[in-house]
Amino acid sequence: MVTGTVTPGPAMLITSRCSSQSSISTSSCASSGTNTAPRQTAAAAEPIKVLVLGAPGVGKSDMRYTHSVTLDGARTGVEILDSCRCIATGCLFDHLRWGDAFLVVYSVCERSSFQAARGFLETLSQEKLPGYFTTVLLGNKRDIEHARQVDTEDGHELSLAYGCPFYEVSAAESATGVALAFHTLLKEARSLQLLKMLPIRRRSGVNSVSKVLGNIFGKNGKYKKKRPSLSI
Ligand SMILES: Nc1nc2c(ncn2[C@@H]2O[C@H](COP(=O)(O)OP(=O)(O)OP(=O)(O)O)[C@@H](O)[C@H]2O)c(=O)[nH]1
Repeated sequence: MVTGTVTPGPAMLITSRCSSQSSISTSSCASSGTNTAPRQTAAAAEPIKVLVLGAPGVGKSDMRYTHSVTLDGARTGVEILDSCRCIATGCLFDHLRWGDAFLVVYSVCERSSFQAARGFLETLSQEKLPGYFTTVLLGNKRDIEHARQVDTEDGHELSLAYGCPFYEVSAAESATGVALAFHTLLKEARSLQLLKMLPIRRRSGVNSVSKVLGNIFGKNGKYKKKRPSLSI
């Protein structure tokens, strides 16, 4: 079972990285920034690299997280990068290559941000497939119901079209929804990370999905499918 905790940070911890340099800073895109993010201690796995994507003003920077989570009882580093204004500065494609988990955010009060989210999902599938990556779609500002321009159903349909989980939240009202969405993203990213680490080695005797399942659930040898016989 996967257990995890995601702790909203007390301060702005979404990082910005405006070029493909290796240093991660807590600075904004405009400044050069020093590397003030907590260094990853000797963790077993690579940190999960999360890119937060969304049109300006959707509330991305209200989503703050510490840079470490516990998944499966193990501490896992997380690097979070706000796409910020990097679409304009041209770093977006570097960032897409950098990330392995993507939080695509729109505002339910702004139709154009929803279209932008659709664009990000499309770009992601063009840039990242057939590689491993994971995405969660997040509709923010659900607290401003009277100004809603995007139905919940629209968000749901979009998520189905791109095969990703979908949440509607209010980052301003409560951190819980955002934390839940983030946790979903990290769990999936961690599973993909483990999958990628598996050695690709063909072992004789285990050569089909059903055989592997049979081994796991102990059916091999106990259940023999009888083929219908036409002989009389
Ligand atoms: N009502 C409401 N306002 C929110 C919510 N989340 C963020 N905001 C507000 O929306 C405005 C924009 O939020 P930001 O976090 O600056 O948005 P951003 O996506 O980081 O914008 P850029 O930095 O321009 O990319 C701020 O005034 C936030 O306080 C929310 O859930 N509900």
